[in-house]
Amino acid sequence: MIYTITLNPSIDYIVEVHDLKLGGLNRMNRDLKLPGGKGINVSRILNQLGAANTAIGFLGGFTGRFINDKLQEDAIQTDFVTIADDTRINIKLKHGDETEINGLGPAIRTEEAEQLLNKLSSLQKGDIVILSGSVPPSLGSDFYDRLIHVCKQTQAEFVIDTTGPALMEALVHQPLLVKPNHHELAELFGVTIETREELVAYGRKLLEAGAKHVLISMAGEGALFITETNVYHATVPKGTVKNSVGAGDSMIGGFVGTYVLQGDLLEAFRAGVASGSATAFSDDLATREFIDELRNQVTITTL
Ligand SMILES: Nc1ncnc2c1ncn2[C@@H]1O[C@H](COP(=O)(O)OP(=O)(O)OP(=O)(O)O)[C@@H](O)[C@H]1O
Ligand SMILES: O=P(O)(O)OC[C@@]1(O)O[C@H](CO)[C@@H](O)[C@@H]1O
Repeated sequence: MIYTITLNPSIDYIVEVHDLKLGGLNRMNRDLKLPGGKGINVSRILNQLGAANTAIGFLGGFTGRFINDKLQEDAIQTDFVTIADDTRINIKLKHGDETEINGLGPAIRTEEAEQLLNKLSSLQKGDIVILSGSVPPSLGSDFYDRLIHVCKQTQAEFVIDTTGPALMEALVHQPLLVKPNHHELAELFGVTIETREELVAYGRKLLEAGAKHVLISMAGEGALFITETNVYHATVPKGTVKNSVGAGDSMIGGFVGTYVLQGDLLEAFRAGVASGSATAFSDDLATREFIDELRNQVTITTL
């Protein structure tokens, strides 16, 4: 079974304003409320692909109920801890450009955090746990460490999509997959990366530090996949970008879902890229039909 863990879910409130005036009254041209948070996005893509999964994390208040209802409507299996505080609302402002204003996240009580850790004690060998997104400040910065510890104890594999020190510290525990984008990879090592060769070299450092597989996304400029023995490059499909929110999560969902369903790493890479692009070219996250349509527009070469 695949489990996605979203410690800090959100309602993504997508607001379109054509001619934004800071300091003035603006009227929306369009708005949309979506269940969000990185792990939840991964679950929604896994669900599109028909990969059985359970979305776990913390949900509370009217915002939490909205998210839960939306996931139920899509028949996504959930097992969230109900918290006393309200789940956050993240604003995604489209004004020609995309400006994001993400909430810090709710207060999580100690007993609520313990409930989540207890849920994971039934993990078993063969399970894959996807840890994605920010950690609400009240949980403490070591919470991913605690979750990884449970994964190791139960012999479940884990995928981690985070940045900075939390990602570096996770590597020693041998994540099945990490997926920095090219900017995050450069920041991680405090360097400027100019060439593909440099990207590969820094990607390999993540493998050397413990990651089993490394995906490096470069938005519209392709993606790299690094394994112990090979380095692959994928082209991305061409299209009009409508929304980049969730493209990275879709890539992880497409990769892990296809890996579990087909057991083939290159098909997983192809599906990951197709899923990321299908989301980038959609208002909401990608649909199965669109992902399938884009799969054969992805060309993979061995470097
Ligand atoms: N302009 C684009 N054209 C085609 N595909 C895109 C574009 N932007 C993103 N994608 C697709 O989405 C994948 C992930 O994109 P990106 O590198 O922006 O990840 P990210 O920074 O983690 O995303 P996010 O915006 O969700 O944080 C890419 O590998 C690609 O498949
Ligand atoms: O604040 P975090 O947890 O880092 O990111 C949260 C978020 O921006 O990530 C998703 C897109 O990847 C959105 O659904 C959500 O609003």
